[in-house]
Amino acid sequence: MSGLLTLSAVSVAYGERAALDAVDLAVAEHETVCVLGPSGSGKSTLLRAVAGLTPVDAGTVLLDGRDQAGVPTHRRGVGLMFQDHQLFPQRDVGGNIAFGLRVRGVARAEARRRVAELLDLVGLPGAERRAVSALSGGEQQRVALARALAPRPRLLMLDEPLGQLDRDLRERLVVELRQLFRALGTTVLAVTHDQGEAFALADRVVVMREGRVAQSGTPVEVWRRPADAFVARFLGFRNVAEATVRAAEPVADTPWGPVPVAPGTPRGRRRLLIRPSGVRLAAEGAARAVVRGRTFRGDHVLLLLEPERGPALEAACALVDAPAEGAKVGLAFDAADVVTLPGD
Ligand SMILES: Nc1ncnc2c1ncn2[C@@H]1O[C@H](COP(=O)(O)OP(=O)(O)OP(=O)(O)O)[C@@H](O)[C@H]1O
Repeated sequence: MSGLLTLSAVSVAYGERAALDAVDLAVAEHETVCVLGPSGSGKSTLLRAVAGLTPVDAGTVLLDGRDQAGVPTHRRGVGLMFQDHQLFPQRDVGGNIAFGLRVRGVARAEARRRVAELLDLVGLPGAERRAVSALSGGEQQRVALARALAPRPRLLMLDEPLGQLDRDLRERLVVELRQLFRALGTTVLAVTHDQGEAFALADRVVVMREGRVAQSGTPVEVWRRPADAFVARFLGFRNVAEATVRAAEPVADTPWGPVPVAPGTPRGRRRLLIRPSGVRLAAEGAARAVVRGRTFRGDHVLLLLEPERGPALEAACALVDAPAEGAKVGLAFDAADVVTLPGD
């Protein structure tokens, strides 16, 4: 795979405020990269900088090895599907998809053929003459996607592509999108604040924090080994606390009491993430807690526990074993589900 997009030390500031702060990022050809992060972390600014919609204050954006400084958006060969990119209400579906083709001087017959092909691809065969006002939210999203794909962009950029849709539809579309991008070999840079969407869509995820890249890796890598407490909390893990790893044995002292860690973990001040699956209910546990809440998650229950000492803990528990709210339980921790994170 060769690098299609390379950002080196890209910075963008709005007044005093850095929206992007020396960001390095590479996207290989045929790769789908999802940028994740809380609101205001710079995700949209990143896309806009790549598209040439926002000027870059420092650093370089290379597409196919060529510096894009001074290259206008319409000459960058990128396709955009933004949250606020509405379809043209006065044009029908075919007219919307053909728009970019006509602007580029593609002949009418060729454009018609291409529109039909794209409608097949996005699962709306024969919808050319339908009015966009008569489409559901999901159908509109598919048309917007077909419109972005029509000029065969070398890089497709999506900003919260499924943001407006309800959860069921999003989950379905995300699977379809992934299959579609695979089949077409499209290179994709997408932005979302929804981690489920990012993890389902991406070959690689990039987590942003305050204009910087906090972590980049495959979904599995990031999920298994969050780089720090910020990423862990952003992924929804609650069981994160200060800890001191002992010198003589693989144990960390935490607000919840001693917790086993992997042998060889360097001693000293750290933070610890205990996955919910690493908090076990045990009759004889050293720590004790009261069950304060239960959330059903399909094949297991997520328990919210109030320990005798330390902050609230989440524990994953098999459906049949789930204790009732108010029950008193003993706790034990599994080193295999404990991740040591850098201290402050
Ligand atoms: N046109 C602008 N003028 C001034 N400040 C801006 C402008 N656009 C963005 N910002 C600021 O830059 C920072 C990054 O914004 P950006 O929109 O890139 O974040 P984001 O991660 O995409 O957020 P969201 O998930 O809410 O869309 C924020 O602090 C934002 O307030």
